[in-house]
Amino acid sequence: MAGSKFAYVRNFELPDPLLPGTFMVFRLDGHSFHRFSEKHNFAKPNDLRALQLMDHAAQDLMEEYPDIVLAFGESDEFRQVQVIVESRLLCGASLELGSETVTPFTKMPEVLDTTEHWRDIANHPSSFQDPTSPWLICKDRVDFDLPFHVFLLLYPGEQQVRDYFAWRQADTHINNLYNTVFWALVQQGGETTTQAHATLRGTVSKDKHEILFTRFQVNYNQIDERFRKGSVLVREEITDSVDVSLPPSSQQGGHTAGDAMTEPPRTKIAQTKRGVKARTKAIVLHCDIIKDDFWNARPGILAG
Ligand SMILES: Nc1nc2c(ncn2[C@@H]2O[C@H](COP(=O)(O)OP(=O)(O)OP(=O)(O)O)[C@@H](O)[C@H]2O)c(=O)[nH]1
Ligand SMILES: [Mg+2]
Repeated sequence: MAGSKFAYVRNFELPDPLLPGTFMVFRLDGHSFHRFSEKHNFAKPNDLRALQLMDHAAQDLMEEYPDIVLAFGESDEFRQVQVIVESRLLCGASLELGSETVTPFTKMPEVLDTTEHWRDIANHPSSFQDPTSPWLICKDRVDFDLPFHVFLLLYPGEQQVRDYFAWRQADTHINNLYNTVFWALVQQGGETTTQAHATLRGTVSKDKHEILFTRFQVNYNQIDERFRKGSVLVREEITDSVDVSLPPSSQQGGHTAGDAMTEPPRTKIAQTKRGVKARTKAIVLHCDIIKDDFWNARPGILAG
């Protein structure tokens, strides 16, 4: 076979390595999410439960993949950075990695059904009132039918990564401001969607703030930061004063069902030189990542 006249086609199997020392960004974006949100009657412009669900899935993902150092989510998308210290991955392998990464998102119903996150959200009274609620559907394990686009991007330096996330957060702000005014015009102002688009045509940010304030008594700057800034996930170390000289069963055993609610099952545990138990946990923030403060407070976040 090797010497056959067909063997030349193997020359097309070129290696396509991911560059070592680069930042790998996974971009996950719900496919045709507008249909999904219509079908399941999502609150407009922002469905809090949907956003919480995305945060939980991203958190689970960060617990599972320690290489992910930062994630940013808004609407139907999440972007996550992994630092590639050394890479021998070929294109096929990286794509495979991409689909592995998307798994927790595509398996949201199971994620919710099997962890305390489901209970958190299900405890929200409105979860059970609406028979078309996606969370109710999740719980019954009806086909969730929510595919994601997965993109893989490589950035050579920290500045590009910072700019990339700044771009996403600026976009979150622009979209959310537009959507907030748009749905206020429709839901409270009685305009049709066509009229609302026409009202907003040619307006700048200041005009939109003004419409919200004068017509609907809404101060945009007081709207939940989650909606204005998106979700930022970072890893944070939590240190307990548990003595590591205790046998493992004494340290981790004895948890009650109640403990499981407060301690995520996949939290990374490491022993420090100080003899205390150090854990890292992915936490969700709704803060500015465009200005320097976020980065100054976390020096080395992109160092892996
Ligand atoms: N009502 C409501 N809709 C949402 C919410 N989050 C996302 N969406 C919808 O999801 C869409 C996400 O934008 P896109 O990713 O550009 O649209 P898409 O339909 O997923 O299209 P593709 O990504 O190109 O497949 C928004 O335009 C909204 O229609 C939400 O919290 N509430
Ligand atoms: Mg989408």
